[in-house]
Amino acid sequence: MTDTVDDVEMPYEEGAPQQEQIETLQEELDALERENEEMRDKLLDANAENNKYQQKLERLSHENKKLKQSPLFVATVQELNENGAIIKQHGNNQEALTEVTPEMREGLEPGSRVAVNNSLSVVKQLDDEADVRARVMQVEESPDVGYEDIGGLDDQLREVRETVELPMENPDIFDDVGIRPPSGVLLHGPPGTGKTMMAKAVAAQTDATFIKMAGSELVHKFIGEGAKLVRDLFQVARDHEPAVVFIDEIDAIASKRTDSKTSGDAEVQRTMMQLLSEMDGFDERGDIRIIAATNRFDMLDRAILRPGRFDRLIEVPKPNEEGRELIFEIHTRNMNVADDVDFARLAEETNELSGADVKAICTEAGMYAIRNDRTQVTMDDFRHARDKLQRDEPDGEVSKTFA
Ligand SMILES: Nc1ncnc2c1ncn2[C@@H]1O[C@H](COP(=O)(O)OP(=O)(O)OP(=O)(O)O)[C@@H](O)[C@H]1O
Repeated sequence: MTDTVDDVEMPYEEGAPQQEQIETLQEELDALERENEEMRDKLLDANAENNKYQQKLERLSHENKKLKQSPLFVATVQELNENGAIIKQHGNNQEALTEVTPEMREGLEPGSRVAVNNSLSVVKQLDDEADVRARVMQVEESPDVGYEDIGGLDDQLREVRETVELPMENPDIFDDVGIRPPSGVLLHGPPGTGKTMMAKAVAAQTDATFIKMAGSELVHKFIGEGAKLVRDLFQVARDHEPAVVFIDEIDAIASKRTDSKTSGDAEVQRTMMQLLSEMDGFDERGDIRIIAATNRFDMLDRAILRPGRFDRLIEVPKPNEEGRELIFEIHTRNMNVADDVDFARLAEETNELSGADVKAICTEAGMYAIRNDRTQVTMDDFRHARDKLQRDEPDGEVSKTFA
């Protein structure tokens, strides 16, 4: 394609004087250089543009691949033989023989939990079921919290006791009157206000096992796992009767239905359905009471608030001034507090703070005393602690960091 020098047509007339030839050639050369410069700029621009599109393409292909990836199901290996592995899917209990790669096979044994794809090929090995359960469930025989440890929630406590404690301690009274005790209690209110404490205290009072599960932990990536954990939760409760089942952050599995149809949402729905069906079988459940908690009451799906489910709603607000004073007193019971400490004043000066914030202030005040080589905690220490916590969390949500 490139022209050889011989092919190039000269821009001057044959026989023109040499000086004229040189000048014409020079002009031509300048023009070509300018053109070359322009072309190079254009090329650079085009390259940059190309790069941009290339990156966009990569991003989109990645997204596309992610979207196309089918959801994974959870299964348990039943048997390993020369043909592969026999697995049983959770949820539908279907058994299947599937091939496994030699590398994958190494870590597998009967009982291993695995994630399989749509065509039932083993994609990865999962943590042990017991490990998942331990992570998700906290089981405490008679927790060490009493009603006297809770400040400023008298009305709420009365209601919790009436709905949870009374049916456990005196079930006949409900038979005599001819009413069913409320099945589930839902505590709702801002974080760090004592919802978990109340559930623990009522379990302790009734000598029941406290079984806590966090809704957010139930929302797993694997199909069937959330629902199975809910079933397990109620099985553990049956094994430990009497028991108080406490489901924290219930909004994670019981939010209003969204319009999106992603597999994640469908899995959350399945988990919630399992919870509802466990709750609907409440009559046969004996001595198990259910308490749930949420900071996002507005988000809840109304289905869980139908009669026979969480039909007792108890609002647990931030404490008022009197409540804060009581909470200061509770959390300083074992502290060496100087005479100048005035809890009523501190309560006045800690508007809008939660019980968990008040507790954090007490601990931090103790740290001030230690840093200053003192064993007694003074009013100044408390004020310093309050200022520090409010500085660190200017929106007032101190509890997240310090509780
Ligand atoms: N009313 C209260 N009386 C005494 N202590 C409280 C009170 N509220 C909160 N606390 C202190 O704060 C800590 C955290 O409270 P708790 O876990 O019960 O809050 P919660 O409402 O369940 O919060 P979250 O919604 O964040 O789970 C408690 O262990 C306790 O020390």
